[in-house]
Order: sequence, then C-alpha cells, then structure tokens
Amino acid sequence: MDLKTGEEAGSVVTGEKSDFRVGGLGSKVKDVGSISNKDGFFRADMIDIKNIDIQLEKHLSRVWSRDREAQRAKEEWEIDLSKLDTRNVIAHGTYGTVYRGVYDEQDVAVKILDWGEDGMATAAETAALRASFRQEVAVWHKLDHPNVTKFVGASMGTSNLNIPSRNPSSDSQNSLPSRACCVVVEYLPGGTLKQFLIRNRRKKLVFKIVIQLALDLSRGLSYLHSKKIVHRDVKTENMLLDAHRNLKIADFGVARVEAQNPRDMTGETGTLGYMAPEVLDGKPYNRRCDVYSFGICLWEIYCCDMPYPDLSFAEVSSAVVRQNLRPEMPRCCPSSLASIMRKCWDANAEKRPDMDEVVRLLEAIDTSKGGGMIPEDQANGCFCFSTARGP
Ligand SMILES: Nc1ncnc2c1ncn2[C@@H]1O[C@H](COP(=O)(O)OP(=O)(O)OP(=O)(O)O)[C@@H](O)[C@H]1O
Repeated sequence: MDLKTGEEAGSVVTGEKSDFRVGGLGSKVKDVGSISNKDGFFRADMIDIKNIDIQLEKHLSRVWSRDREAQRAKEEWEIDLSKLDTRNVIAHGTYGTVYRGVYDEQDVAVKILDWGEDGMATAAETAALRASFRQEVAVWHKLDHPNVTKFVGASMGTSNLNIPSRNPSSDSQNSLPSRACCVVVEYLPGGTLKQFLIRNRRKKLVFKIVIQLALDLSRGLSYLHSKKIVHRDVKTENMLLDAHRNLKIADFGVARVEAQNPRDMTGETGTLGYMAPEVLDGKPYNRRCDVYSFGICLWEIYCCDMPYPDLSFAEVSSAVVRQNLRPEMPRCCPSSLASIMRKCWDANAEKRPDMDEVVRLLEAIDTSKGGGMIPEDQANGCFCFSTARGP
C-alpha cells in the first residue's frame, strides 16, 4: 500500500466523497511529523499498517452504506431533514422522544424513534422494526381526514437532523443513533384527550361537547376503517386536540392494514382497560376491536373518569373476558348514548356496529335541550353528578 500524506492519501483511499484522512487516524500513525521525509512520504516501518487497514475497512463500509442509502430511490413520504427546524422536547414516549419544530413554515411535532439500535436490539429485530415503520408511514402519508393527525413526512435516518442540545458545547448529533427513524406530523397544541378529561373531572363536560368529541373520534375511526386500517390502540391518551378542541387520532405505533385472513391478526396489542375480550384472549380479531375500545372511550368522555379505578391489570383482563366486566353506567346517562356504549362493547365482536353506523347514531342524538343531562332521580344520586354538569 502506497501511503502518502495529507490530502493525497485521503483521495487515494476513499474517493472524492470521503472525509477519510491518514491524519484523521491520529494515534495509529506514530508521530506523523517526525517520520515523513522532505518529499512528504512516510517511513513504512513506522506505520501501524494493520490498524490502518482495519480503520480503512470500517470507514469504507460506513461510506458505502451511506451512499447506498443516498442512492436508494426516495420514497414519496421522505422529507429533507435539513429543512426541519427542531426545537424543544415535548415528551418522552415509549420508543423515543417527541420534539416541537417547524417544517416548511408549518408547526410540527417530530417523533424520533430509537429502537435501541446502538446496543439493546439485535440487528434482525432492528431490521424488522425498520421494515414495519416503512410500511406504516407509507400508509399513513396517504391519509387525509380532519380527525386524523396530518402526516407531514418521515425519514429512515437522522444524519441531517439538527436537534438542539441540552449542553450547547457538546455535539448534539452525538446523542442520536444515525439510523433512528423519525416521523413528522402536524403539531396539536391542545394536549391529549385524557389530559382534557382529567382537567374536567369534577365539573364533567356539557353534553354538546361530549357528543362533539365522540363524533370526532367515531368519524376518524370510520375513515381509518374505510381504508382498511385497524388502529389497535384506541384510547384517550392517543387522541390529541387542536387549538379549537377538534379531536385527532394520533399514534399509529401499532396500527395495521387489516389482514385479509383474520387468523393473521392476533396478539395482545393495545392498552388493557380498552382491549376487547377477543384481543385479551389471544383470539383472532379485526376492526371491531377498535369499536370496543371506542365504547370505553365514549364512557370515559361522558364520565370524565377512569373505567376500573380499583382493579389491577390482571383482575381487569380476567373479569372482562370471563365475567363480562364493563364500566359502570351512570344512572343519568341518556339512554341513546348508553345504548351506543353497550352495543360497542358487546362481548360478541360480530354484534358490534360498524364505526359508520356509530357516527349515524351519534349524529341522531339531540343536544339542543341538554340531551337529557338532568338525572330523573337526582335524590338517589348518580356518581357523575356530584356537582352540576358542565363548565
Ligand atoms: N402531533 C403532536 N402534537 C403535539 N403533541 C404531540 C404530538 N404527538 C405527540 N405529542 C405529545 O407527545 C406525547 C408522546 O407521544 P407519543 O405518540 O410518543 O406517545 P406514546 O403514547 O408514549 O407513544 P407510544 O404509544 O408509541 O408509546 C403525547 O402524549 C403528546 O403529549
């Protein structure tokens, strides 16, 4: 190997795109200054050739994989991360961090998914996660509905992404695995539906708002189902509100395009209190598992409360499957609404209505006169009416 100094050596070994330099290997070349002669050549006996070869091999494989990634045809949904201005951290989710940012002058939320590439997950696991991420965003980017969080774009790497560092003197890129995936969606400033319900726990919501939120959620789900997408994790934490209290379905972490063969869709996915009995029981399921979870959300929206506050995870799952446990229906709940909840959480998935039918049933509810919000027999008490309902 004819090793030369500085720029010359760099261009010989790596080609024009590379930033590889003999000098860059630093400690591997013993005292470069003192071993080069006046013509600029190194003394071969002073150079740790074996180490340089190893470094070179590693470097070339990095460059080639970067080139392969760059040459790969860009997907429609891939965005130019250099145009993304990422700001403060909003939240830490299970698989990564959510940042607020600006893309093309639009307020966005940026979710960086770190699947433990740098240690925890095996290469095969990471490859599988990346493949399913690719499938999910390909589906999500085609969706367009006022009750589904708008997808802006995604990226299979983070090499051009600038994340503000907590320590300004350190290189912020250092903390990001370069192959972490990132998804950019519209920013929704109203927080999660869960947070909104908790804020209204004491006063409860006026009936009009209950129905508006329920309609938003049912329309969003009906749209997803029309595209053959099963969300599989419908819960109030996964619904976000915009500045005008419009509800938008978020978090497509486990959403799936519905399998042609229902037997292909099994496995415990979702969040316990919202999971349909067939999902809890490991049986095959379909879009009707979202209808069940919607029924639980509807109860939660009406009551601004938690469905099973005193039961453990194990107790809930066994009682839902074996004893047909469901949230306690408040006496004041208008029968039109209570009947929708009961239909949606029927143990028999086939008896549950389709989401478009739920939309029709909700649209038919009259909210102009308070919708029967005054309990007929208040003296006997109703747990959701300890105070007058509404703000
Ligand atoms: N588009 C958005 N606009 C505003 N805030 C958002 C947006 N998306 C997520 N967030 C905030 O970030 C939090 C975490 O979001 P994320 O989807 O990662 O949650 P998670 O439910 O923990 O994720 P996962 O279900 O994948 O574990 C949300 O609870 C919400 O507060």
